[in-house]
Amino acid sequence: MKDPNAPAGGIVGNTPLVVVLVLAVIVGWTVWWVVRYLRADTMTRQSIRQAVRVRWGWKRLAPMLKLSATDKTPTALATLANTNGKPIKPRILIPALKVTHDAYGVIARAQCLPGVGLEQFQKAAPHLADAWRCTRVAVTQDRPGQVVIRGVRLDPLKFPTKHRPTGDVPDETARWDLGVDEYAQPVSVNLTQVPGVTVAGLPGFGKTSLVNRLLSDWAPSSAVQFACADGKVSAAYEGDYADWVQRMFAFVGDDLEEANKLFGHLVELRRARSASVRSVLGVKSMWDVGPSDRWPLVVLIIDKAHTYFRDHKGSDPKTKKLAALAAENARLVEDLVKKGRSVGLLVILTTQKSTGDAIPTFIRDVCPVGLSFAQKTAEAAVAALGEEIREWPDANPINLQDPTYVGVASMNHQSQPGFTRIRTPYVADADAARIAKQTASLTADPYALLGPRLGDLDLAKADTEAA
Ligand SMILES: Nc1ncnc2c1ncn2[C@@H]1O[C@H](COP(=O)(O)OP(=O)(O)OP(=O)(O)O)[C@@H](O)[C@H]1O
Repeated sequence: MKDPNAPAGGIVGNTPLVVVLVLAVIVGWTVWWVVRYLRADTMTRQSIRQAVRVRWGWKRLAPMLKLSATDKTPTALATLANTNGKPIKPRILIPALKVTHDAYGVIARAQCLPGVGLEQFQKAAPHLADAWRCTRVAVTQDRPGQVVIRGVRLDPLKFPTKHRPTGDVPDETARWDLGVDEYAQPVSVNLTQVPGVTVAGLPGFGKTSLVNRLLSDWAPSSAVQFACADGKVSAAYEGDYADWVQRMFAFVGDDLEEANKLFGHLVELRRARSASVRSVLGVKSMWDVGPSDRWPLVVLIIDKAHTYFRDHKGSDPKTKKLAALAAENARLVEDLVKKGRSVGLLVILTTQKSTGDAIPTFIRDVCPVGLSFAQKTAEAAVAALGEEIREWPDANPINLQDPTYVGVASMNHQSQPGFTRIRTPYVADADAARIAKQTASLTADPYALLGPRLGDLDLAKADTEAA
Protein backbone atom coordinates (compact mmCIF):
# COMPACT_ATOMS: atom_id res chain seq x y z
CA MET A 1 0.00 0.00 0.00
CA LYS A 2 1.19 3.52 -0.74
CA ASP A 3 2.66 5.41 2.21
CA PRO A 4 0.45 8.52 2.68
CA ASN A 5 3.47 10.41 4.10
CA ALA A 6 5.68 9.71 1.07
CA PRO A 7 6.63 12.85 -0.88
CA ALA A 8 4.37 13.51 -3.87
CA GLY A 9 5.78 13.04 -7.42
CA GLY A 10 8.09 9.96 -7.83
CA ILE A 11 10.17 11.74 -10.53
CA VAL A 12 11.07 14.56 -8.17
CA GLY A 13 12.03 12.00 -5.55
CA ASN A 14 14.27 10.14 -8.03
CA THR A 15 15.88 13.21 -9.57
CA PRO A 16 19.38 12.66 -8.13
CA LEU A 17 19.43 9.10 -9.49
CA VAL A 18 18.34 10.28 -12.96
CA VAL A 19 20.99 12.99 -12.91
CA VAL A 20 23.63 10.49 -11.82
CA LEU A 21 22.60 8.14 -14.60
CA VAL A 22 22.68 10.90 -17.22
CA LEU A 23 26.06 12.06 -15.97
CA ALA A 24 27.36 8.50 -16.02
CA VAL A 25 26.24 8.10 -19.62
CA ILE A 26 27.89 11.40 -20.61
CA VAL A 27 31.12 10.54 -18.82
CA GLY A 28 31.11 7.02 -20.28
CA TRP A 29 30.46 8.38 -23.76
CA THR A 30 33.23 10.99 -23.40
CA VAL A 31 35.74 8.43 -22.12
CA TRP A 32 34.80 6.09 -24.97
CA TRP A 33 35.44 8.87 -27.51
CA VAL A 34 38.70 10.00 -25.91
CA VAL A 35 40.01 6.42 -25.86
CA ARG A 36 38.90 5.95 -29.46
CA TYR A 37 40.61 9.17 -30.46
CA LEU A 38 43.86 8.36 -28.68
CA ARG A 39 44.02 4.87 -30.07
CA ALA A 40 43.39 6.04 -33.65
CA ASP A 41 46.19 6.63 -36.15
CA THR A 42 46.99 10.13 -37.34
CA MET A 43 44.80 9.93 -40.44
CA THR A 44 41.81 8.67 -38.48
CA ARG A 45 42.26 11.38 -35.83
CA GLN A 46 42.07 14.01 -38.54
CA SER A 47 38.88 12.37 -39.79
CA ILE A 48 37.38 12.37 -36.27
CA ARG A 49 38.01 16.12 -36.00
CA GLN A 50 36.63 16.60 -39.48
CA ALA A 51 33.47 14.67 -38.59
CA VAL A 52 32.94 16.89 -35.53
CA ARG A 53 33.29 20.01 -37.71
CA VAL A 54 30.84 18.60 -40.25
CA ARG A 55 28.24 17.90 -37.55
CA TRP A 56 28.60 21.28 -35.87
CA GLY A 57 28.53 23.30 -39.07
CA TRP A 58 25.66 21.48 -40.71
CA LYS A 59 22.77 23.63 -39.50
CA ARG A 60 24.37 26.76 -40.91
CA LEU A 61 25.78 25.17 -44.04
CA ALA A 62 22.67 23.32 -45.24
CA PRO A 63 20.49 26.45 -45.83
CA MET A 64 23.43 28.24 -47.48
CA LEU A 65 23.70 25.38 -50.00
CA LYS A 66 19.91 25.28 -50.50
CA LEU A 67 19.74 21.95 -48.78
CA SER A 68 16.90 22.99 -46.49
CA ALA A 69 13.14 23.20 -46.99
CA THR A 70 10.64 25.82 -45.79
CA ASP A 71 7.45 24.51 -44.24
CA LYS A 72 4.83 27.30 -44.34
CA THR A 73 1.99 25.27 -42.88
CA PRO A 74 1.84 25.75 -39.10
CA THR A 75 1.78 22.62 -37.02
CA ALA A 76 -1.31 21.93 -34.87
CA LEU A 77 0.74 22.64 -31.72
CA ALA A 78 1.99 26.00 -33.03
CA THR A 79 -1.59 26.99 -33.93
CA LEU A 80 -2.83 26.11 -30.44
CA ALA A 81 0.03 27.99 -28.78
CA ASN A 82 -0.54 31.04 -30.97
CA THR A 83 -2.82 33.01 -28.66
CA ASN A 84 -1.83 36.55 -29.72
CA GLY A 85 -3.09 36.18 -33.32
CA LYS A 86 0.25 37.09 -34.97
CA PRO A 87 1.14 35.19 -38.17
CA ILE A 88 3.09 32.03 -37.44
CA LYS A 89 6.61 32.00 -38.87
CA PRO A 90 7.38 29.28 -41.44
CA ARG A 91 9.70 26.54 -40.22
CA ILE A 92 13.10 25.93 -41.83
CA LEU A 93 13.71 22.21 -42.04
CA ILE A 94 17.30 20.98 -42.09
CA PRO A 95 18.03 17.41 -43.24
CA ALA A 96 19.02 15.25 -40.30
CA LEU A 97 22.66 14.25 -40.69
CA LYS A 98 24.52 11.30 -39.18
CA VAL A 99 28.27 11.39 -39.62
CA THR A 100 30.80 8.61 -39.27
CA HIS A 101 34.46 8.59 -40.25
CA ASP A 102 37.27 6.38 -41.47
CA ALA A 103 40.93 7.00 -42.17
CA TYR A 104 40.22 8.80 -45.44
CA GLY A 105 37.40 11.13 -44.44
CA VAL A 106 33.73 11.18 -43.52
CA ILE A 107 30.60 9.28 -44.46
CA ALA A 108 27.43 11.24 -43.79
CA ARG A 109 23.86 10.02 -44.12
CA ALA A 110 21.31 12.76 -44.71
CA GLN A 111 17.53 12.47 -44.65
CA CYS A 112 15.86 13.83 -47.77
CA LEU A 113 13.26 16.58 -47.46
CA PRO A 114 10.48 17.67 -49.81
CA GLY A 115 12.36 19.21 -52.76
CA VAL A 116 15.76 18.27 -51.35
CA GLY A 117 16.82 14.87 -52.61
CA LEU A 118 19.62 13.10 -54.41
CA GLU A 119 19.75 15.60 -57.27
CA GLN A 120 20.06 18.62 -54.97
CA PHE A 121 22.74 16.95 -52.84
CA GLN A 122 24.69 15.92 -55.95
CA LYS A 123 24.52 19.50 -57.24
CA ALA A 124 25.84 20.74 -53.93
CA ALA A 125 28.66 18.14 -53.78
CA PRO A 126 31.49 20.46 -54.98
CA HIS A 127 30.47 23.05 -52.37
CA LEU A 128 30.25 20.40 -49.67
CA ALA A 129 33.77 19.37 -50.68
CA ASP A 130 34.96 22.96 -50.19
CA ALA A 131 33.15 23.43 -46.91
CA TRP A 132 34.27 20.08 -45.49
CA ARG A 133 37.79 20.43 -46.94
CA CYS A 134 37.57 17.26 -48.96
CA THR A 135 39.35 16.43 -52.20
CA ARG A 136 36.26 14.63 -53.44
CA VAL A 137 32.64 14.27 -52.42
CA ALA A 138 30.25 11.73 -53.91
CA VAL A 139 26.55 11.50 -53.21
CA THR A 140 24.65 8.27 -53.71
CA GLN A 141 21.34 6.88 -52.56
CA ASP A 142 21.21 3.43 -51.03
CA ARG A 143 17.70 3.57 -49.63
CA PRO A 144 14.61 5.67 -50.27
CA GLY A 145 14.51 8.97 -48.39
CA GLN A 146 18.21 8.96 -47.54
CA VAL A 147 21.43 9.93 -49.29
CA VAL A 148 24.98 8.92 -48.49
CA ILE A 149 27.57 11.66 -48.77
CA ARG A 150 31.10 10.34 -48.98
CA GLY A 151 33.81 12.92 -48.49
CA VAL A 152 37.45 11.99 -48.80
CA ARG A 153 40.02 14.35 -47.38
CA LEU A 154 42.88 12.33 -48.83
CA ASP A 155 42.90 10.67 -52.21
CA PRO A 156 42.75 6.92 -51.45
CA LEU A 157 44.30 6.18 -54.83
CA LYS A 158 47.52 7.87 -53.74
CA PHE A 159 48.13 5.81 -50.61
CA PRO A 160 49.69 2.38 -51.06
CA THR A 161 48.02 -0.38 -49.07
CA LYS A 162 49.03 -3.91 -48.11
CA HIS A 163 47.08 -7.12 -47.95
CA ARG A 164 48.12 -9.95 -45.71
CA PRO A 165 46.28 -13.11 -46.75
CA THR A 166 44.80 -15.04 -43.85
CA GLY A 167 44.89 -18.52 -45.33
CA ASP A 168 41.21 -18.99 -44.45
CA VAL A 169 38.78 -20.56 -46.89
CA PRO A 170 36.94 -17.67 -48.57
CA ASP A 171 33.31 -17.09 -47.51
CA GLU A 172 32.20 -16.68 -51.08
CA THR A 173 33.60 -18.60 -54.03
CA ALA A 174 34.79 -16.55 -56.97
CA ARG A 175 34.63 -13.18 -55.28
CA TRP A 176 37.75 -11.24 -56.17
CA ASP A 177 38.49 -8.54 -53.63
CA LEU A 178 40.41 -5.94 -55.55
CA GLY A 179 41.00 -3.02 -53.23
CA VAL A 180 39.37 0.36 -52.69
CA ASP A 181 37.94 2.88 -55.10
CA GLU A 182 38.55 6.63 -55.19
CA TYR A 183 36.16 7.03 -52.26
CA ALA A 184 37.94 4.34 -50.25
CA GLN A 185 34.99 1.99 -50.64
CA PRO A 186 35.92 -1.69 -50.99
CA VAL A 187 35.68 -2.99 -54.53
CA SER A 188 35.24 -6.63 -55.35
CA VAL A 189 34.15 -8.31 -58.50
CA ASN A 190 32.04 -11.40 -58.68
CA LEU A 191 33.68 -13.83 -61.06
CA THR A 192 30.92 -16.42 -61.04
CA GLN A 193 29.72 -16.82 -64.62
CA VAL A 194 32.76 -14.86 -65.82
CA PRO A 195 34.90 -16.76 -68.35
CA GLY A 196 37.70 -14.26 -68.81
CA VAL A 197 39.53 -11.32 -67.27
CA THR A 198 42.22 -9.20 -68.91
CA VAL A 199 44.84 -7.33 -66.92
CA ALA A 200 47.10 -4.91 -68.77
CA GLY A 201 49.60 -2.27 -67.76
CA LEU A 202 53.14 -1.02 -68.01
CA PRO A 203 55.87 -3.14 -66.41
CA GLY A 204 56.20 -2.78 -62.66
CA PHE A 205 52.79 -1.27 -62.00
CA GLY A 206 51.23 -4.12 -60.04
CA LYS A 207 49.78 -6.78 -62.34
CA THR A 208 51.57 -9.64 -60.61
CA SER A 209 50.65 -8.36 -57.17
CA LEU A 210 47.00 -8.24 -58.24
CA VAL A 211 47.08 -11.84 -59.43
CA ASN A 212 49.02 -12.80 -56.29
CA ARG A 213 46.13 -11.54 -54.22
CA LEU A 214 43.63 -13.64 -56.10
CA LEU A 215 45.82 -16.70 -55.72
CA SER A 216 46.44 -16.07 -52.02
CA ASP A 217 42.77 -15.50 -51.24
CA TRP A 218 41.41 -18.38 -53.31
CA ALA A 219 44.13 -21.01 -52.79
CA PRO A 220 42.75 -22.18 -49.40
CA SER A 221 39.61 -23.41 -51.17
CA SER A 222 39.73 -26.96 -52.51
CA ALA A 223 36.96 -25.93 -54.89
CA VAL A 224 39.47 -23.95 -56.97
CA GLN A 225 42.33 -25.35 -59.04
CA PHE A 226 44.96 -23.31 -60.84
CA ALA A 227 47.06 -23.65 -63.96
CA CYS A 228 49.53 -21.11 -65.26
CA ALA A 229 51.40 -20.19 -68.38
CA ASP A 230 54.05 -17.61 -67.52
CA GLY A 231 55.54 -16.12 -70.66
CA LYS A 232 58.31 -14.41 -68.73
CA VAL A 233 60.15 -17.53 -67.60
CA SER A 234 61.54 -20.72 -69.07
CA ALA A 235 61.25 -22.95 -66.02
CA ALA A 236 58.84 -23.35 -63.13
CA TYR A 237 61.40 -22.48 -60.45
CA GLU A 238 61.98 -19.02 -61.98
CA GLY A 239 59.88 -15.92 -61.83
CA ASP A 240 56.82 -14.65 -60.02
CA TYR A 241 55.00 -17.98 -59.73
CA ALA A 242 57.89 -20.13 -58.48
CA ASP A 243 56.22 -20.53 -55.08
CA TRP A 244 52.78 -21.04 -56.55
CA VAL A 245 53.76 -23.97 -58.73
CA GLN A 246 53.10 -26.35 -55.81
CA ARG A 247 49.46 -25.15 -55.74
CA MET A 248 49.04 -25.52 -59.52
CA PHE A 249 48.08 -28.66 -61.35
CA ALA A 250 49.90 -27.43 -64.46
CA PHE A 251 52.57 -24.86 -65.21
CA VAL A 252 54.39 -23.92 -68.40
CA GLY A 253 56.96 -21.26 -69.22
CA ASP A 254 57.59 -19.39 -72.44
CA ASP A 255 57.79 -22.44 -74.69
CA LEU A 256 55.00 -22.08 -77.24
CA GLU A 257 54.73 -25.79 -77.85
CA GLU A 258 54.39 -26.56 -74.13
CA ALA A 259 51.81 -23.83 -73.79
CA ASN A 260 49.98 -25.25 -76.77
CA LYS A 261 49.81 -28.63 -75.03
CA LEU A 262 48.46 -27.04 -71.84
CA PHE A 263 45.80 -25.02 -73.65
CA GLY A 264 44.87 -28.12 -75.65
CA HIS A 265 44.59 -30.15 -72.44
CA LEU A 266 42.28 -27.53 -70.97
CA VAL A 267 40.13 -27.47 -74.08
CA GLU A 268 39.82 -31.24 -73.70
CA LEU A 269 38.79 -30.67 -70.09
CA ARG A 270 36.25 -28.09 -71.23
CA ARG A 271 34.81 -30.53 -73.76
CA ALA A 272 34.72 -33.37 -71.24
CA ARG A 273 33.02 -31.16 -68.69
CA SER A 274 30.50 -29.88 -71.23
CA ALA A 275 29.67 -33.47 -72.13
CA SER A 276 29.27 -34.62 -68.55
CA VAL A 277 27.90 -31.62 -66.68
CA ARG A 278 24.30 -32.81 -66.78
CA SER A 279 25.03 -36.39 -65.80
CA VAL A 280 27.50 -35.48 -63.04
CA LEU A 281 25.99 -32.32 -61.58
CA GLY A 282 22.38 -32.69 -62.77
CA VAL A 283 22.38 -29.14 -64.13
CA LYS A 284 23.31 -27.41 -67.37
CA SER A 285 25.66 -24.92 -65.75
CA MET A 286 28.12 -25.63 -62.96
CA TRP A 287 27.24 -22.24 -61.47
CA ASP A 288 23.74 -23.52 -60.62
CA VAL A 289 25.32 -25.65 -57.92
CA GLY A 290 28.66 -23.89 -57.50
CA PRO A 291 32.18 -25.31 -57.64
CA SER A 292 33.18 -28.21 -55.39
CA ASP A 293 36.15 -30.48 -54.64
CA ARG A 294 34.97 -32.87 -57.34
CA TRP A 295 34.16 -30.15 -59.86
CA PRO A 296 36.44 -27.24 -58.99
CA LEU A 297 36.54 -23.85 -60.63
CA VAL A 298 39.58 -23.99 -62.92
CA VAL A 299 41.57 -20.77 -63.12
CA LEU A 300 44.07 -20.51 -65.95
CA ILE A 301 46.52 -17.62 -65.57
CA ILE A 302 48.24 -16.58 -68.76
CA ASP A 303 50.92 -14.11 -67.70
CA LYS A 304 52.74 -12.05 -70.34
CA ALA A 305 50.09 -13.26 -72.74
CA HIS A 306 51.81 -11.67 -75.74
CA THR A 307 54.46 -14.42 -75.55
CA TYR A 308 51.88 -16.97 -76.65
CA PHE A 309 49.81 -15.02 -79.16
CA ARG A 310 52.05 -12.50 -80.85
CA ASP A 311 52.46 -12.53 -84.57
CA HIS A 312 55.70 -14.09 -85.84
CA LYS A 313 56.61 -12.66 -89.21
CA GLY A 314 59.02 -14.43 -91.54
CA SER A 315 59.09 -17.20 -94.10
CA ASP A 316 61.70 -19.53 -92.62
CA PRO A 317 60.34 -22.82 -91.28
CA LYS A 318 61.07 -21.97 -87.64
CA THR A 319 59.19 -18.67 -87.75
CA LYS A 320 56.36 -20.28 -89.66
CA LYS A 321 56.06 -22.94 -86.99
CA LEU A 322 55.96 -20.30 -84.24
CA ALA A 323 53.33 -18.32 -86.14
CA ALA A 324 51.21 -21.46 -86.50
CA LEU A 325 51.58 -22.23 -82.80
CA ALA A 326 50.65 -18.67 -81.81
CA ALA A 327 47.54 -18.81 -84.02
CA GLU A 328 46.61 -22.18 -82.56
CA ASN A 329 47.15 -20.88 -79.00
CA ALA A 330 44.81 -17.97 -79.67
CA ARG A 331 42.21 -20.36 -81.07
CA LEU A 332 42.40 -22.66 -78.05
CA VAL A 333 42.20 -19.83 -75.51
CA GLU A 334 39.30 -18.33 -77.44
CA ASP A 335 37.53 -21.70 -77.08
CA LEU A 336 38.12 -21.65 -73.31
CA VAL A 337 36.83 -18.10 -72.91
CA LYS A 338 33.86 -18.51 -75.23
CA LYS A 339 32.69 -21.90 -74.05
CA GLY A 340 34.17 -22.41 -70.59
CA ARG A 341 31.93 -20.24 -68.44
CA SER A 342 29.13 -22.68 -67.72
CA VAL A 343 31.49 -25.54 -66.88
CA GLY A 344 33.63 -23.54 -64.49
CA LEU A 345 36.65 -22.33 -66.43
CA LEU A 346 38.10 -18.88 -65.91
CA VAL A 347 40.99 -17.44 -67.89
CA ILE A 348 43.00 -14.49 -66.57
CA LEU A 349 45.25 -12.90 -69.16
CA THR A 350 47.87 -10.35 -68.24
CA THR A 351 50.08 -8.35 -70.52
CA GLN A 352 52.48 -5.42 -70.50
CA LYS A 353 51.88 -4.78 -74.16
CA SER A 354 48.49 -3.48 -75.08
CA THR A 355 48.21 -4.16 -78.73
CA GLY A 356 45.78 -6.31 -80.65
CA ASP A 357 48.26 -9.17 -80.93
CA ALA A 358 49.18 -9.18 -77.20
CA ILE A 359 45.67 -10.29 -76.31
CA PRO A 360 43.84 -10.79 -79.61
CA THR A 361 40.76 -8.57 -79.74
CA PHE A 362 38.53 -11.60 -80.38
CA ILE A 363 39.59 -12.87 -76.95
CA ARG A 364 39.63 -9.48 -75.21
CA ASP A 365 36.13 -8.67 -76.39
CA VAL A 366 34.64 -11.79 -74.82
CA CYS A 367 36.29 -11.17 -71.44
CA PRO A 368 33.63 -9.38 -69.38
CA VAL A 369 36.11 -7.87 -66.91
CA GLY A 370 39.07 -5.73 -67.95
CA LEU A 371 41.63 -4.00 -65.77
CA SER A 372 44.45 -1.75 -66.79
CA PHE A 373 47.25 -0.27 -64.76
CA ALA A 374 49.16 2.69 -66.21
CA GLN A 375 49.40 2.96 -69.97
CA LYS A 376 51.69 5.14 -72.08
CA THR A 377 49.37 6.02 -74.94
CA ALA A 378 45.68 6.51 -75.57
CA GLU A 379 45.85 3.69 -78.13
CA ALA A 380 47.27 1.32 -75.53
CA ALA A 381 44.47 2.28 -73.13
CA VAL A 382 41.91 1.52 -75.85
CA ALA A 383 43.60 -1.79 -76.63
CA ALA A 384 43.42 -2.70 -72.93
CA LEU A 385 39.94 -1.46 -72.03
CA GLY A 386 38.09 -0.95 -75.30
CA GLU A 387 36.93 2.15 -77.20
CA GLU A 388 34.65 3.26 -74.36
CA ILE A 389 37.61 4.48 -72.30
CA ARG A 390 37.92 7.49 -74.63
CA GLU A 391 34.63 8.76 -73.19
CA TRP A 392 35.89 8.52 -69.59
CA PRO A 393 39.02 10.71 -69.52
CA ASP A 394 39.14 10.81 -65.70
CA ALA A 395 39.50 7.03 -65.54
CA ASN A 396 41.91 6.73 -68.45
CA PRO A 397 45.00 4.72 -67.38
CA ILE A 398 47.28 7.13 -69.26
CA ASN A 399 46.79 9.37 -66.23
CA LEU A 400 48.24 6.70 -63.95
CA GLN A 401 51.86 6.88 -65.11
CA ASP A 402 53.11 8.77 -62.07
CA PRO A 403 54.90 6.35 -59.67
CA THR A 404 52.36 7.36 -57.01
CA TYR A 405 49.89 5.25 -58.96
CA VAL A 406 51.83 1.98 -58.86
CA GLY A 407 49.09 -0.43 -57.80
CA VAL A 408 46.20 1.65 -59.20
CA ALA A 409 44.11 0.22 -62.02
CA SER A 410 41.09 1.28 -64.00
CA MET A 411 38.44 -1.40 -64.36
CA ASN A 412 35.46 -1.94 -66.56
CA HIS A 413 32.82 -4.58 -66.13
CA GLN A 414 30.55 -5.29 -69.07
CA SER A 415 27.53 -5.35 -66.80
CA GLN A 416 28.06 -1.75 -65.65
CA PRO A 417 28.62 1.50 -67.51
CA GLY A 418 31.85 3.42 -67.01
CA PHE A 419 35.08 2.64 -65.23
CA THR A 420 36.21 2.37 -61.63
CA ARG A 421 39.67 3.35 -60.48
CA ILE A 422 40.97 0.99 -57.83
CA ARG A 423 43.89 1.14 -55.41
CA THR A 424 44.95 -2.50 -55.21
CA PRO A 425 47.00 -3.62 -52.22
CA TYR A 426 50.48 -5.00 -52.37
CA VAL A 427 50.84 -8.67 -51.45
CA ALA A 428 54.32 -9.51 -50.25
CA ASP A 429 56.00 -12.45 -51.93
CA ALA A 430 56.69 -14.03 -48.54
CA ASP A 431 52.96 -14.03 -47.71
CA ALA A 432 52.09 -15.55 -51.06
CA ALA A 433 54.78 -18.21 -50.54
CA ARG A 434 53.37 -19.02 -47.08
CA ILE A 435 49.85 -19.56 -48.45
CA ALA A 436 51.15 -21.58 -51.40
CA LYS A 437 52.98 -23.91 -49.01
CA GLN A 438 50.05 -24.22 -46.64
CA THR A 439 47.62 -25.09 -49.41
CA ALA A 440 49.82 -27.20 -51.70
CA SER A 441 48.12 -30.43 -50.60
CA LEU A 442 44.82 -29.21 -52.08
CA THR A 443 46.18 -29.36 -55.63
CA ALA A 444 44.37 -31.79 -57.94
CA ASP A 445 44.09 -32.16 -61.69
CA PRO A 446 40.45 -31.40 -62.54
CA TYR A 447 40.68 -33.65 -65.58
CA ALA A 448 41.61 -36.60 -63.38
CA LEU A 449 38.74 -35.71 -61.05
CA LEU A 450 36.31 -36.40 -63.89
CA GLY A 451 37.94 -39.81 -63.92
CA PRO A 452 36.35 -42.98 -65.21
CA ARG A 453 33.32 -41.31 -66.74
CA LEU A 454 35.39 -39.86 -69.58
CA GLY A 455 35.17 -42.95 -71.80
CA ASP A 456 31.43 -42.62 -72.33
CA LEU A 457 31.37 -38.96 -73.31
CA ASP A 458 30.01 -37.63 -76.55
CA LEU A 459 32.45 -34.76 -77.02
CA ALA A 460 31.18 -33.68 -80.42
CA LYS A 461 27.67 -33.23 -79.00
CA ALA A 462 29.12 -31.33 -76.06
CA ASP A 463 30.88 -28.95 -78.43
CA THR A 464 27.66 -28.20 -80.27
CA GLU A 465 25.82 -27.54 -77.00
CA ALA A 466 28.59 -25.31 -75.55
CA ALA A 467 28.67 -23.24 -78.74
N1 LIG B 1 49.52 -2.74 -55.24
C1 LIG B 1 50.73 -2.24 -55.03
N2 LIG B 1 50.93 -1.26 -54.17
C2 LIG B 1 52.17 -0.75 -53.99
N3 LIG B 1 53.27 -1.19 -54.64
C3 LIG B 1 53.12 -2.17 -55.51
C4 LIG B 1 51.83 -2.74 -55.76
N4 LIG B 1 51.97 -3.71 -56.67
C5 LIG B 1 53.26 -3.72 -56.99
N5 LIG B 1 53.97 -2.82 -56.29
C6 LIG B 1 55.40 -2.54 -56.39
O1 LIG B 1 55.80 -2.62 -57.76
C7 LIG B 1 56.70 -3.68 -57.97
C8 LIG B 1 56.36 -4.42 -59.27
O2 LIG B 1 55.09 -4.98 -59.14
P1 LIG B 1 54.58 -6.19 -60.05
O3 LIG B 1 55.63 -7.23 -60.18
O4 LIG B 1 53.28 -6.62 -59.52
O5 LIG B 1 54.42 -5.43 -61.43
P2 LIG B 1 54.03 -6.02 -62.84
O6 LIG B 1 53.05 -5.08 -63.43
O7 LIG B 1 53.58 -7.43 -62.72
O8 LIG B 1 55.39 -5.94 -63.63
P3 LIG B 1 55.90 -6.87 -64.82
O9 LIG B 1 54.98 -6.62 -65.96
O10 LIG B 1 57.28 -6.43 -65.06
O11 LIG B 1 55.82 -8.28 -64.30
C9 LIG B 1 56.58 -4.57 -56.73
O12 LIG B 1 57.75 -5.23 -56.44
C10 LIG B 1 56.21 -3.58 -55.65
O13 LIG B 1 57.38 -2.97 -55.15
